[in-house]
Amino acid sequence: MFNLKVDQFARQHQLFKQHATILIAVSGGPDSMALLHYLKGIQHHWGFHLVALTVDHSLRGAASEEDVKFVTSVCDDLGVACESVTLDVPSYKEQHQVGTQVAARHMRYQFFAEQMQKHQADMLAMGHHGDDQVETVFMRMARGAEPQHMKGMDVRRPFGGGQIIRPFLGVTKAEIEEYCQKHDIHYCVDASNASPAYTRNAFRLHVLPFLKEQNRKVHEHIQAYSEYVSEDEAFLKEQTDRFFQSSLFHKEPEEIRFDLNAFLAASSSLQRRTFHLILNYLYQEQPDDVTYHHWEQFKQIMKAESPHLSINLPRNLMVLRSYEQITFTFLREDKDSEPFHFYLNVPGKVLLPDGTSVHASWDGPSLEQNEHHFMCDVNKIALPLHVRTRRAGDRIALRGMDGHKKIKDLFIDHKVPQKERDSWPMVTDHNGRILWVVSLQKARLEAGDSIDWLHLTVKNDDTSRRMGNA
Ligand SMILES: Nc1ncnc2c1ncn2[C@@H]1O[C@H](COP(=O)(O)OP(=O)(O)OP(=O)(O)O)[C@@H](O)[C@H]1O
Repeated sequence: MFNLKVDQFARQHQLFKQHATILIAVSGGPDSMALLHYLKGIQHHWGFHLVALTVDHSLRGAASEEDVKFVTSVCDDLGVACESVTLDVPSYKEQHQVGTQVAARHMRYQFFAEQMQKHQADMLAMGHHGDDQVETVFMRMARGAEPQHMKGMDVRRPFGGGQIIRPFLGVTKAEIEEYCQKHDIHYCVDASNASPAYTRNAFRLHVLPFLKEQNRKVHEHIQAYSEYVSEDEAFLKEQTDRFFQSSLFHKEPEEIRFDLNAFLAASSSLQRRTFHLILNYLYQEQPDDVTYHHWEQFKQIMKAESPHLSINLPRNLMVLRSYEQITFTFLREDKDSEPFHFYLNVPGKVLLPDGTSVHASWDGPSLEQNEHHFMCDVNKIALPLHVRTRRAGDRIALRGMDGHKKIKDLFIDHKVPQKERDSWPMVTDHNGRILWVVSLQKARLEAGDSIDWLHLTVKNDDTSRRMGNA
């Protein structure tokens, strides 16, 4: 039954070919020992050339050395060549400042790739099974939101000039154990597999039993789901690539611009995928610090009524909307001194190019009367507000003295360096009256008896020159 199932799965996915050289990754655990025996069993029929690969990660002291010896001796008995290696994972981990699992995986796959070259191998067979696949998919679902990251492990994928294949994805752990028992296959037990300290083990111990209780064929369903997601994603990726290559997108190494209406004419699925493609392009890698919250923020600025909005993405990437133009661009030092002009809704906020933000609300901290906070009677001003840099001839009405003061003189009084003056934010009302030169000067406004108070606050999570010096 076991053989039949695996044969059928392999046929369905065209995993094997006549006279292939197949490397088998054997840890000594039940899955890979079963895989070794299974492939040995069909070797003659297919004319395979088999070589086992086994790795001691130097992580479990004498136990992992014993595992390697055990695998080597079983291979000897079966007449299968075996390549073993001892990898210094602890040193690699220290040197590259990565976790144990990441270091072990990286070094193991590097060794596998070298062996693929050395043996001019067609395939590397791995012992992952259907239960591993269920754990993988649920772990990925818990971790992120993008469908393309939620598929499970590939049944086959390119690797080291050949392919990685996983013939056991159609069977369960229990079926493998039964197979081992029936054929008297011995194996090593790795105690760390039972520790719930590892995320995967926690899913294995808590999530898997529940799912199996609901449906004992869950592994088949998840395997099919994973393959369907792969197919759908391949199709959508092709569409997205084509859209992204179109003349709509003006691409420079550190900047992408496009017309908002043309972008909105595409389906939302295409829009979301293109958003990620833009980020891959600009970051030059798949970013792992961008989440679906960023996409939601981007959607908001696309749909907002205000034509001037911006959002900050990780690593100094900024998205600016100015009327119908969207620009993704990195903030650079010299960009700090460029002029800007944003609308500020109440409640609402604008993110400024230097990373500070101006927040507007109806119920601010009225007691907090400091230079980072501004409060005024809303009946005395015209909404919406604007946040912008200075313009020639700008003046502000001052408290305690008649008349107005030139913004230029204000900067001189406060010893604001020349290079910061063109990027200093000020808040005006819709009639152009300057209300607040942020953190420097508040306007004198007529007293009112309103109960509608508008609060403005400037904030920065990082240390800002503007908040620090003012
Ligand atoms: N030390 C190792 N040496 C060779 N191959 C390994 C090693 N560790 C893992 N592999 C390969 O990766 C697959 C999945 O590894 P995983 O850690 O999930 O399983 P395992 O605990 O090593 O036990 P098993 O051999 O039963 O799969 C194994 O089936 C095997 O093909």
